[in-house]
Amino acid sequence: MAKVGEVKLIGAWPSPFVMRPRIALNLKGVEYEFLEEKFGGKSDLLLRSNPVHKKIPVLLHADRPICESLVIVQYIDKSWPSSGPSILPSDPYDRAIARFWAAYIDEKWFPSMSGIARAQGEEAKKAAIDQVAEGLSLLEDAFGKISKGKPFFGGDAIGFLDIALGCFIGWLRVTERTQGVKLLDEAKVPGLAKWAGRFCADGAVKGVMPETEKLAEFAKLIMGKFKAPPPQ
Ligand SMILES: N[C@@H](CCC(=O)N[C@@H](CS)C(=O)NCC(=O)O)C(=O)O
Repeated sequence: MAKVGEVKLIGAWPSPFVMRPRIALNLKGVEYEFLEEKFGGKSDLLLRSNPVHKKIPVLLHADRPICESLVIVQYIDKSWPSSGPSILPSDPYDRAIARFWAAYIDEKWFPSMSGIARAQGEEAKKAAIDQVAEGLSLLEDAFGKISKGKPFFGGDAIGFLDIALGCFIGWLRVTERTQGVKLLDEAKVPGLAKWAGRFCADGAVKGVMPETEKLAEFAKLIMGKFKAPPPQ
């Protein structure tokens, strides 16, 4: 088990990527200090710890930095193997499949979701929404195959892929609300819609998944900043 003060996480509450290591640390029962970055700025500690990307999250384990959310989740799984459930599947094939879908989520699906708010005009917005829905259909199919009828991608407990996708549920709900669309639609993606409810209710997630209301307020604030005219 980690010594007091040995594990620190540089992050911010609205960030889906930061939520990933927070959930992993909760699953493993590892206590950590949360070093919250201020919105719109980057601390010296962050710049020193992640000089390549300058992004959150960064895990500091005994002052050694580890960057990139999914790399951090895998590090946590390996560093505390006997505390809590295994996060990555132990079978090499299952592990490869989990990594494949996690890469799909980060490289394809999430960029299309964040593209909805940026799309200019009704046609572009509809195309962006259709792209996200198409991705969710693929993920619905993957959920059926990977979970094999169990509650999570990871089986009976939250695993790697649950964390990779589940961290975006809050922002999905904000997108549904602000754009007036249903994305996690019970009629179209019933498995994922039920999975999302189970994921958010899990003890490792509950305390770190922001309320939709609070996240929507934050979204308004950042959109306002994007729309604001440049300072003279
Ligand atoms: N691929 C990175 C993405 C991290 C990321 O985009 N973090 C955002 C916060 S949600 C950030 O630090 N943005 C600041 C910036 O882009 O300068 C990961 O998985 O950790």
